[in-house]
Amino acid sequence: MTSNVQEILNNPFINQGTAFTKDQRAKLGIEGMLPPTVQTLEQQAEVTYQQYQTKSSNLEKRIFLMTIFNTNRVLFFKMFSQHVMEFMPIVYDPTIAESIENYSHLFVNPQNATYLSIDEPDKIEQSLKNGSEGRKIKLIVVTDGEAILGIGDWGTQGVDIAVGKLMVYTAAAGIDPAEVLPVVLDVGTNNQKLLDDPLYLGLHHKRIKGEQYHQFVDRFVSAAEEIFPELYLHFEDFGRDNAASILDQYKDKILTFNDDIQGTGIIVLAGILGALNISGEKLSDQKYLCFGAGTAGTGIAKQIYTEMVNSGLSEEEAKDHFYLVDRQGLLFEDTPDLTPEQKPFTRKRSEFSNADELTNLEAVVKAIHPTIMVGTSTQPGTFTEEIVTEMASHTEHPIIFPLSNPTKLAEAKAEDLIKWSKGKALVATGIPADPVEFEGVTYEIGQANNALVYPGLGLGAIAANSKILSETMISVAAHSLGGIVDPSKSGAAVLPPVSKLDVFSQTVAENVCNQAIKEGLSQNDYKNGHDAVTAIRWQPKY
Ligand SMILES: NC(=O)c1ccc[n+]([C@@H]2O[C@H](COP(=O)([O-])OP(=O)(O)OC[C@H]3O[C@@H](n4cnc5c(N)ncnc54)[C@H](O)[C@@H]3O)[C@@H](O)[C@H]2O)c1
Ligand SMILES: O=C(O)C[C@H](O)C(=O)O
Ligand SMILES: [Mn+2]
Repeated sequence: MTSNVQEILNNPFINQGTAFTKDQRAKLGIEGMLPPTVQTLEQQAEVTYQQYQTKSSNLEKRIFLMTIFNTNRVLFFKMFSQHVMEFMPIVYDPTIAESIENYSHLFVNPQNATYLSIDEPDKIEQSLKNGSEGRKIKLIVVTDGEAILGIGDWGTQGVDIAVGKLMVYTAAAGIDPAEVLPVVLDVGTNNQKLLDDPLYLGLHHKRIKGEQYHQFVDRFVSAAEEIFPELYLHFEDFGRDNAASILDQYKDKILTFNDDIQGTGIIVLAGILGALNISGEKLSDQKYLCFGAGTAGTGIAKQIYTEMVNSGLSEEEAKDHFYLVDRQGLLFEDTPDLTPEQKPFTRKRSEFSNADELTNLEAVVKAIHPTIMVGTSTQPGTFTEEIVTEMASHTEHPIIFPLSNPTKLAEAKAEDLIKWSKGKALVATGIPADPVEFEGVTYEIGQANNALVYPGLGLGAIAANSKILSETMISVAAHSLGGIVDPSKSGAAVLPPVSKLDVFSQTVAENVCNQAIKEGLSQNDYKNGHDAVTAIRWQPKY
C-alpha cells in the first residue's frame, strides 16, 4: 500500500516538489522528504531546462521531458510555455513518431492514459472511472492507432499521440491538464512487427473489424458521455475506413471533433486564405489538386469546398474546382474502390483527351494546371522538381503544401519548393521548417499542422459547453487565424508563427465560443466568448 504522503509526491497533478513551502510541508506531513531549500517555480524551470539541454538526441530530450510531465504537471507546462518553439517538435510531431514506434521498449510510465481492450468490453466503464480518478474530465483524445500520422498501424503504442495532442492543448490553449484523459482503443494491430514482438504491450492479434469494432467504439462513446457529461471528444489517427464514418455517426449528436478531417481542413483553409492574401488572388479562381485523397485529403477538400459555397458559388460550380489524385491516379466517376468521401469530387473522363494516361501526379499536373497542390499521401519526395516547375510555369503564385508527417514522409522540402519555383511558391509544411534564403529574400515557412488550430477550437467549444461542434464554429476558427502575418512583407508566411500559438489560440477560442453562443448551442451562462474562455483558461502556477 502507498501511504498518503508518498501519493502527494507521486501525483503529478498536485506534486510541487521542491516548491512546497515550509507550511505546506508541515500540513501535508512531508517534512524531511525533500531537500530543505524551498524553490520557486521559476528556479525549478531553470534547473530543469539546464538538464534538458544536456540531452543530445531529440528522443532523449522527449524522454526527459516526459519524466517531468509524469512528476509535476505545473513545472512541465511552465517550461513548455517558456520554450514553445523549441519544445513543440520534441513533445509533438515529428519526435513523437519515434516515441510511438518504440513505445513498448521505452515504456516506464502509463502517463495517466486509459487503455481499453476490445477483448474486454465490459471493463470500459470501470477503466474510464479508474483512469480519471475522480477528476472532472472535459476533454478526451482517443485513438485506435490504425493511421498514426503517416507511419501506419501502431496498435496500443499509438496512445502517445493522444498524450501528445493533449499536451499541446494545454500549452497552446490553457486547457486544465487535470481535466483531460488520453484514451487508446486497442482493437488489435495488423503491424506484423508488433505481433511478432514478445515485448509489444498491446493485444497480440489482428485488428478486429466490422460489427464488433463498431460496437466497441460505440460502447466507449456512450460510456465516456455518461461518465463525463461536459465532454469534448477528439478523435485522432483512425484509419481511412473508419475516421469519416465515425465522425458522421456522432457529429450531430454530441460535442465531437475529428482532428485529421476537421482540424486539418481548418488549418489548410486558413493557410490558403493567408496565401491568397499575399498573392491578392481570389479563392474562386483557384484550381485545387489534392494528392493523397484519404482522411486528411478529403477532409481538407470538403472544408475548402464549403468555403467556396459559403462565399457564393453553387455546389456544382464549387465542385468543379477540385481534382483528387490517389493511388489509382486522377479519380474519375468510374475509378474502382472509391471511398464515400472521394466520390463527390470525382471527374468525368470526357473532360480529358488523355484520361487513361492520368495515372500519376506529373501527368495530372500537366493536364489540369493546378494553382493549389496539397500533399497528404504519405509518399515522400513525390512533389518533384519537374512537377513543381511545371506547376509554376502556369500560375504566378503556386500554393504548395506538402503536409505528410513526420519529416521522413513529406512530399517535398520547403527549401526545394522555393528554389524550384524561383521564390514564386507560397509554401506551408506539416512539420516545422526553417526560413529559406533565396536571392536576397528570407521566406518564412508557415506550419500547416492542425496543432495550430485544434487547441483554440477545443477551448472555445469547451468554454461554451457547446451541444455540438457546428460547421460555422469550424469556419469561424479558420477565419480567426488571419491578421497576425503582414502579407505585404516579402517572404511572409501564409500562417501565423508557432511562437504566437497561445495568442492566436485565445482569438480562435473566443470567436468559436461567441459563435456557439450566437447559434444557441452554448449550455452555460456566459454572454460572450472572452469571459467564458478567460474563466476556464488554466495557467501553470502553484
Ligand atoms: N499537417 C497536418 O496537420 C496533417 C493532418 C492530418 C494528416 N497529415 C498527414 O497526411 C498524411 C495522410 O494522413 P491520413 O490520415 O489522411 O491517411 P490516409 O491513409 O487516410 O490517407 C492517405 C491517402 O494517400 C493515398 N496514397 C498512398 N500512396 C499513394 C500514392 N503513391 N499516390 C497517391 N496517393 C497515395 C492512400 O491511398 C490514402 O488515400 C499523413 O502523413 C499524415 O501525417 C498531416
Ligand atoms: O499529428 C500531426 O502532426 C498532424 C496530424 O494530425 C497528422 O496525423 O499528421
Ligand atoms: Mn493526426
